[in-house]
Amino acid sequence: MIFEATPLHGVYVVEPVKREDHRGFFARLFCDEAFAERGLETRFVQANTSLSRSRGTLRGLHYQYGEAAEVKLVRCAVGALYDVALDLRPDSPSFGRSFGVELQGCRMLYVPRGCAHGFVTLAPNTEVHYMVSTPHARSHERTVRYDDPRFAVSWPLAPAVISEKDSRAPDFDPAHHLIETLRGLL
Ligand SMILES: Cc1cn([C@H]2C[C@H](O)[C@@H](COP(=O)(O)OP(=O)(O)O[C@H]3O[C@@H](C)C(=O)[C@@H](O)[C@H]3O)O2)c(=O)[nH]c1=O
Repeated sequence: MIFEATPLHGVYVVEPVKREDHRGFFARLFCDEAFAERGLETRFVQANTSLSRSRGTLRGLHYQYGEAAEVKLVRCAVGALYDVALDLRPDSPSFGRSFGVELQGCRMLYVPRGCAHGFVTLAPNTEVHYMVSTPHARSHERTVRYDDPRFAVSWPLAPAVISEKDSRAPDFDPAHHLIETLRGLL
C-alpha cells in the first residue's frame, strides 16, 4: 500500500497496490501491518456505507469530539466523489486548512481524529464505504457547514442535494464546535 502525505498533518491518500492478471486485479484495502508501521490506526469498530442517488449530493463536514473523536478510512466503492478533510485540531500546524481529493476505484482517504470529513458526489448512484475507529455517538457529533466562510473549503461543484442538518449547521464558533477537545490528538 502506498501512503501519500498531504498538506494536512496525519491525513493520507492511500493507494492500494494492484496485483493484476488476466482475471483483473487483487488489492488490499486494509493491512494491519502496513498501517501499524506508519503509526496509523489499526482498530476499526464500524464499517459504514452510504448511497447518494444524485450527482452533487454533499454530506458533511462531520466529526465527533472529545473521547468520541474518530479516525475514518474512506473509499468510494461505486461512482466517484470529491472527499474533503478539514483540520480542526487547534495545536496542528495545518489547523483550519482543508484537503480534497477525488476518490474512485481503490484510492482511499485516511482522516485522523480531530479532522472533520465530508464529500460531494461526482456521479449518480455513488456508494461510499468507510471504516471508523470509534462507535457512532450522536451526543458527540458536530458539523462544520460546507460553506463556512472561516474555512472557505473549495468544492468542485455546488451541492444539489444536502441534508437539513448539514445545511443548517451554525457558523463556526470554537465554543460550539468544541475544538479545544481536539487538542493533543497529533
Ligand atoms: C453516522 C451514523 C448515522 N446513523 C444514522 C443517523 C441517521 O438516522 C442516519 C443518517 O445519518 P447522517 O445524516 O448523519 O448520515 P451522513 O450524513 O451520511 O453522515 C456521515 O457523513 C460522512 C461525511 C461522515 O464522515 C460520516 O462519519 C457520517 O457522519 O443514520 C447511524 O445509525 N450510525 C452512524 O454511524
